[in-house]
Amino acid sequence: MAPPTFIDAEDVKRLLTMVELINAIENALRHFSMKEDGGVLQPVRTVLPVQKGFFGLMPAYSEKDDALAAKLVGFYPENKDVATHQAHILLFEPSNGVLKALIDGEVITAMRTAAASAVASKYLANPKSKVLALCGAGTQARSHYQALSVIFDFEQVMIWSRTTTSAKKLAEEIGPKAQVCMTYAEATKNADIICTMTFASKPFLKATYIKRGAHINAVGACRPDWSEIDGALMREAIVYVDSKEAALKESGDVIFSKCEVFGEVGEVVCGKKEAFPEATTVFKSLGLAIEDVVSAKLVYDKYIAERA
Ligand SMILES: NC(=O)C1=CN([C@@H]2O[C@H](COP(=O)(O)OP(=O)(O)OC[C@H]3O[C@@H](n4cnc5c(N)ncnc54)[C@H](O)[C@@H]3O)[C@@H](O)[C@H]2O)C=CC1
Ligand SMILES: O=C(O)C1=NCCCC1
Repeated sequence: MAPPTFIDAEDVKRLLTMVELINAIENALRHFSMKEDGGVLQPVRTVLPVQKGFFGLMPAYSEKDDALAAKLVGFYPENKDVATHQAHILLFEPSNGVLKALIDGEVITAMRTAAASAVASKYLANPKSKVLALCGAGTQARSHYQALSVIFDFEQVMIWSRTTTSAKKLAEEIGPKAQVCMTYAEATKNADIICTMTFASKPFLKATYIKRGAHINAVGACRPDWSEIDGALMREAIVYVDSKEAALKESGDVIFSKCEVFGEVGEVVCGKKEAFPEATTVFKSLGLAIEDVVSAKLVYDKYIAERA
């Protein structure tokens, strides 16, 4: 039997394009929210608190994609010399359980999370959105700028980060439309789309800091005792999630605020739930294993095709 293929971060970067990934993630979110008809099997992930970080086990199967995989992801907010997220994806042959590949998961985690926010924003934000606010200037901020720029034609990108140096670095990469902000309120006040992508454990984004009708992709705060978004804002906005079951177990933003969860983004994609582009909306993202499964399958199929 052939040994499993190893696909590293450089190959993932080379093989995966944001345009095709956004399409794949839109389908994955739709299949996930179709329940039995979607052919997705995915438990809420198991997360172990380990020393200064967390270790997540994320398996899923997609019948429609004929894909079975598990991501193992460590997230260590205090990491300095190595990335805060360490991720690996094991891709299996669904018919017999044989391990086909071990694939770098860091790049996939960065890209598929941003692709999910791009899908949510495509349905929930004002299609003429011109001002993007990035709160946080790390890996997710970079990939979110890239993914959202596939859908929207931004004129201004406002960046706030706890460390101004990282905001300045990102602004230089983005170019003249980027502006470094000293406070999060300055970054968010005129934004059409706001992405919160920090390791904050206490809420910082309040209703008074945003304009009516803004869409928020709330990407950080993936622990039940962490929040990025103020409770009043969560209750005022129309809140969508990737998985209702996961949000009620894992999201401090949802749990603390006791907000109503209006629906899953996948339910909007398949027409079961309405979108309100004029209203203030929040997409509370936690990250789904099925997003990793379809991304890993895309990468693997291309890698094998190159060598055929
Ligand atoms: N929803 C999802 O699917 C996923 C969510 N995430 C989450 O997104 C967030 C960002 O991830 P990455 O960009 O990969 O991390 P990163 O380590 O590259 O960047 C983190 C950013 O948060 C800032 N930060 C750190 N502690 C902070 C605090 N206490 N208050 C305010 N800002 C703080 C840092 O200065 C930096 O700008 C994390 O919370 C991460 O766990 C990450 C992957 C997937
Ligand atoms: O979905 C993921 O992958 C992650 N979600 C929350 C933070 C760690 C990684």
